[in-house]
Amino acid sequence: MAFCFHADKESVREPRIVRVGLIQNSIALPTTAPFSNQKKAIFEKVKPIIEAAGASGVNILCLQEAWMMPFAFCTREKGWCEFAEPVDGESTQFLQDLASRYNMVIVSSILERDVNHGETLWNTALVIGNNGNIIGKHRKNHIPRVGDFNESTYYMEGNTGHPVFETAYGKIAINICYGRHHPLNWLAFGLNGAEIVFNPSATVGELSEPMWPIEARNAAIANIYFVGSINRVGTEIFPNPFTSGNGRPQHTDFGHFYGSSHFSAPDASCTPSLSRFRDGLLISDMDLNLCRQLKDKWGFRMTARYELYAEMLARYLKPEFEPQVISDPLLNKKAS
Ligand SMILES: NC(=O)NCCC(=O)O
Repeated sequence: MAFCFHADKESVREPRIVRVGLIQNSIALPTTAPFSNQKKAIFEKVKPIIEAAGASGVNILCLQEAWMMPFAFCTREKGWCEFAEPVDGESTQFLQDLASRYNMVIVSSILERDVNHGETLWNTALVIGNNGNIIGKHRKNHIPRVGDFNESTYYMEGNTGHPVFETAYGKIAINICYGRHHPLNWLAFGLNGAEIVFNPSATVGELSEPMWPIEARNAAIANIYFVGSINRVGTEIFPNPFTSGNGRPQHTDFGHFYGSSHFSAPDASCTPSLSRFRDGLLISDMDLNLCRQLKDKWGFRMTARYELYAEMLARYLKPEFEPQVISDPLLNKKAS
């Protein structure tokens, strides 16, 4: 599927049209297969899709959250940690080759093993430049504690802040999955100057599908950037049953990952979504000039009153904080 977001013609600046791609995919082998075979099979599955993006002239491509493995964090089993890789590991090397071959920036969300810090694990998105170089990384800021998303068993909240990566094609940032429920996380990437924010995700229908089309569009409008939302597809079955702590029977799957990847623009428009069931590549052209045009039109940054919120948050963080509530003095008076 391919689309285009336009901006008005300007008299001083040339249009800044960037072609952006999103890939959603299911895993390739049962989760019972040897881990290295599973990873290799995912590489083989996504390679022709990445090549199709490259052949279509995509400038910036983003893959789904933890694309190189099944989303096994529901299980709480530590064996799945073996999928983790250093930032320059085999998934990165695989993508570096494709990035330089197609002159394409690739955003790769992996389970990271940080060997320099005691083998700690992180949920990390890497930005690979169009020359195949690693530009930098961002670690997931908000770790879910909801449903079967037992990710906090595996890794902690990220320590990389809200970096924006200046690439050959524009300024990009990554708000990893559950971070999309946190408006301040979106805001911080905007304050650092992002023009496109990717939201690589792994989420299931029963939990989040009604929220999915709304949150990214709100973020794009409020923060005046483009958003690329990606969710994996399919149902992943794990070898051992686990429970959700809600009294329901034990089960061996997370539920259905509903795909539905799409783009949202700061002018409130959006593309249709990819399938709920099938792998897909979504491509859109976007004129990044639209961001400044909408900033000029709406003045959101000028009218934001950040100082009010900075002061409110500073007070809220203190243990002695008391909510600012003014009660009706007649509330507790008895009727005479
Ligand atoms: N991967 C992830 O953070 N999922 C959490 C569930 C959600 O945010 O929908």
